[in-house]
Order: sequence, then structure tokens, then C-alpha cells
Amino acid sequence: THLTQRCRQSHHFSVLYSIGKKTFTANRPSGRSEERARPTHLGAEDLLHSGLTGPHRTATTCGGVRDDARSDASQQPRGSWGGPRPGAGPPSCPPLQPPARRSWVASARGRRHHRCSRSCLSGFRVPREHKVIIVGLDNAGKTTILYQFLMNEVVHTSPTIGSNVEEIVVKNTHFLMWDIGGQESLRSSWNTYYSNTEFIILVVDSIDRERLSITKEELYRMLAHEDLRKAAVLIFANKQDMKGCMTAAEISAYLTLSSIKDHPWHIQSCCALTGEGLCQGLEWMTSRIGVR
Ligand SMILES: Nc1nc2c(ncn2[C@@H]2O[C@H](COP(=O)(O)OP(=O)(O)OP(=O)(O)O)[C@@H](O)[C@H]2O)c(=O)[nH]1
Ligand SMILES: [Mg+2]
Repeated sequence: THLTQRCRQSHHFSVLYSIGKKTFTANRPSGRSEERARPTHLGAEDLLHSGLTGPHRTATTCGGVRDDARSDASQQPRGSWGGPRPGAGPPSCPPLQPPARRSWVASARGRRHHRCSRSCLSGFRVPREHKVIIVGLDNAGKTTILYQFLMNEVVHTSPTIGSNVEEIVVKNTHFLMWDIGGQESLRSSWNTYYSNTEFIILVVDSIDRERLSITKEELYRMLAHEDLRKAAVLIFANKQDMKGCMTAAEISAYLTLSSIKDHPWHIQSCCALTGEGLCQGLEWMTSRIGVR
């Protein structure tokens, strides 16, 4: 049952079925692992106040919710399963009960299954899903963040080839989150995920100063794309546990976020390993729903 649930959520429905066992278990290659600094204490209060928001004016051109927004998985490119490896320590299936210490709920149900049971059995209206893409350079922590949202724990990851998709429910708001592989060779295909996107989550590795210029290029390329004209941007300054990391304010200055006037944006420092800062980011997203 667990494997079936996981397969329903994955793009690789048929591939995983053909495997039939947990042979997709693999750890991140050792070359990708990082030496972790001893986590510094990041209080929830610190992180709560370590976010910056823009644009600083009446948001008449802000994206908010698009009426035509539909999250249709069938329109999306097929990608490889680069998500957490169920045999690598954490449970192979998300918990069916929401995590107790967060106010939001991660849905473990596959989208198709979810829709069918709601509409066929109970007659409730199918909740509208808000499409989110999670982008950023490789090794930034995108997949780790996605599964922190979903399972409230750290999973072992391997570089994502293609994408992972999960439904996250926050205070009755349904987000369909696409975590897209960030390796250089994959970035040119990010645009195939853009249609109907309401939120961009850009994950920055706050210790990776050398590649921040590449992140900046990618950010402005995305903002110029017609399909993302109305998208709001949440920037996660991830890996705040690492010694010598850049602060959210430094990253904001480098990325010249204050110059972005035509997209609502918010930068939030976080640590995907502890989950600190992630809720604040999600709260900003939910606060944008319905804002025009
Ligand atoms: N120290 C620290 N390590 C982190 C944090 N978030 C993620 N990592 C580690 O960073 C590495 C890369 O994480 P992933 O989530 O796989 O990165 P990704 O952005 O999905 O990478 P691609 O799939 O290749 O695009 C893993 O070893 C994670 O454990 C964090 O907040 N702090
Ligand atoms: Mg990944």
C-alpha cells in the first residue's frame, strides 16, 4: 500500500511499478555530501524576523491568484524520480496524520486519488490547487525542503533528474509543488514547467557565494518569462546552519530584490535540516492567495 501511494505521487508510476521493490533506494553520492557545520541556534523568532518582502509599494500589478490557474500534471514533462530514497532511513511513505507541531497539513495522498475520492464519494467541491515550482541551482536543498514540507523530517536525497511533485495543504490551501532538478544541463528545461505557475520558490544555498551570480541570472530569466508574469517569488536563503553563510539581507542585496517591482517577492532565511524558517515562507505564500 505504501509503495502504491508513493508511486501515485511520483512521475514514475510505471517505472516504479516495474521495479516492484525498493530497488530505487540510493543515497546521495559522497561527492555531493557536505561537511556540516555545527548547527547554530536559529530561534523561530530570529527566522520569523529574517524575512524581507517586496515590492514596497501598492501592489497593483502583483500576481496573486490567477483565475485560469490549473495544475494539470498531465501537461507536465515526465521526469525522473530524484526524490528521497525510502530505504535510506526515513519511512517509505509520508505519515497520514499531520505533523503535530505545525499548523499546516501535508497531504500524503496522490492527486488523482484525492480528486476521485472527493468528487465520487462525498460530492464535495474539489479544492483548487495552486501550482508552485521549486527551482534553484543543484545542491541548494530543494528536494530536502519539499520533503520537510511533506513529512516534517529530513530525507536522504540524490540529485533530482527531472522533478518530484507533491501536494502540500496549508490551512486548507492546496499547493501542488513541483521540485525541479537544478543541474546545469536541466535548467534549460525549467521553462517547460512554467505554465499556470502561481508561486516560484527559489532556493539559494547560502554558503555557495561563488554561484550566486548564476542564481541571479536564472532568477531574472524566469521573471522575464511570459508564463511567470503573474507569479509571486519566495526566496529561501537555505543552509543557515552553515558557518560563514550569507544572511538573507546579503542575498537580497546581491540579487537586487528591491529592484523587482512587477512581482511580489519575499526572502526568508531557513534551514531545511531543522525546518526552521519554512513555515514562515509558506505563511507568506498563503497570505498572497487572493491578493491581486
Ligand atoms: N547543512 C545543510 N545541508 C542542507 C540543507 N538543506 C539541504 N542540505 C543538504 O544539501 C544537499 C543537497 O540537497 P538536495 O535537497 O538534494 O538539493 P537539490 O536542490 O534538490 O539538488 P538537485 O536535485 O541536484 O537540484 C543534501 O546533502 C542535503 O542534505 C540545510 O539547510 N543545511
Ligand atoms: Mg533535488
